[in-house]
Amino acid sequence: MFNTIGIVGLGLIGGSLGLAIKHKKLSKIIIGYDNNQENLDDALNLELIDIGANSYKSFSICDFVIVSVPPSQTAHVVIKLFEVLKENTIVIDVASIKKPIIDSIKNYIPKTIAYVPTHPIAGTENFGPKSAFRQLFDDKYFIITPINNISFAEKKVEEFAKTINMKVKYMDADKHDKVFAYVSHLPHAIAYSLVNLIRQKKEDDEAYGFIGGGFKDFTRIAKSNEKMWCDIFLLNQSNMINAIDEYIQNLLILKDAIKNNEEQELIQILKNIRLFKENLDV
Ligand SMILES: NC(=O)C1=CN([C@@H]2O[C@H](COP(=O)(O)OP(=O)(O)OC[C@H]3O[C@@H](n4cnc5c(N)ncnc54)[C@H](O)[C@@H]3O)[C@@H](O)[C@H]2O)C=CC1
Ligand SMILES: O=C(O)C(=O)Cc1ccc(O)cc1
Repeated sequence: MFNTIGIVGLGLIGGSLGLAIKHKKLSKIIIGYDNNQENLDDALNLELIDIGANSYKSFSICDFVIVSVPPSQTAHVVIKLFEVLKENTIVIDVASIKKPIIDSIKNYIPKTIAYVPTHPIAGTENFGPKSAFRQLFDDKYFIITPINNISFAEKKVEEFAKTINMKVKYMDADKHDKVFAYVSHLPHAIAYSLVNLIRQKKEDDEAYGFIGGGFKDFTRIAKSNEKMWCDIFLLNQSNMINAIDEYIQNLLILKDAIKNNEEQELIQILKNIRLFKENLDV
């Protein structure tokens, strides 16, 4: 599908893409770069990529480049790549937040290069090259938030995603950021804050360490990379504030029903939620 694929940022997503690309033989060669030398060495040793680069110049031979660095670094890296890439190269980023990154990039896109913003809805709480695995993307959604029309480059990216077993959806970037504030960013904020509450409790009383499966299920994502989540929360600031406010309102409804001993109301609220969750395919 491509002659030379480049990957900048060789952690969970970049590294897993490297493995998936190799498995599907989507490129003759994969060049990788990471500004953390240990991560670059790990990526080479784990064979996530074929060749390690020591500057962006090495990417000038690529026809497809993936930027998989933390969200706050993404626009900077994409713009740097624009300076060295050859004509007709397609660049994608995979950051979890889209609109602010697109806004930082859109005025720098050369006429001869295609930039396609994307978000694979596939991940785990782990990070770094050692956490990469080839099956990460299987049967997961791959969202494309095109800058303008869906043209040749978007179609090529769609084909790429489908080849690594992903289900492609197109979405407006603003809409993406709003929706993901609720379904991904808020759950991470809630998991972090709940674990923090238990941390505070446990400081005074060891009994708060005897924790069951519900807490474990609910808080796995509180082990996620703080740098990445700090970037996402701040870049999606206004949507996050709305989502947190609405969540607090929902929690207060439960609090009031509990406080006022409203047994029937409480059962009805919980039942409605259970029925919705049972029909929700996740
Ligand atoms: N972790 C997840 O579950 C998902 C993450 N994403 C997005 O994928 C991107 C990468 O995330 P992960 O792979 O999870 O992070 P990660 O922390 O596992 O990997 C990021 C890599 O980028 C490198 N890096 C940082 N700044 C760099 C720079 N300026 N130049 C070159 N390399 C640089 C780091 O050294 C690290 O190896 C993020 O934008 C994130 O929003 C998207 C979907 C899921
Ligand atoms: O670990 C999990 O369950 C996740 O939710 C991973 C995840 C993190 C960030 C994304 O943008 C997409 C997926």
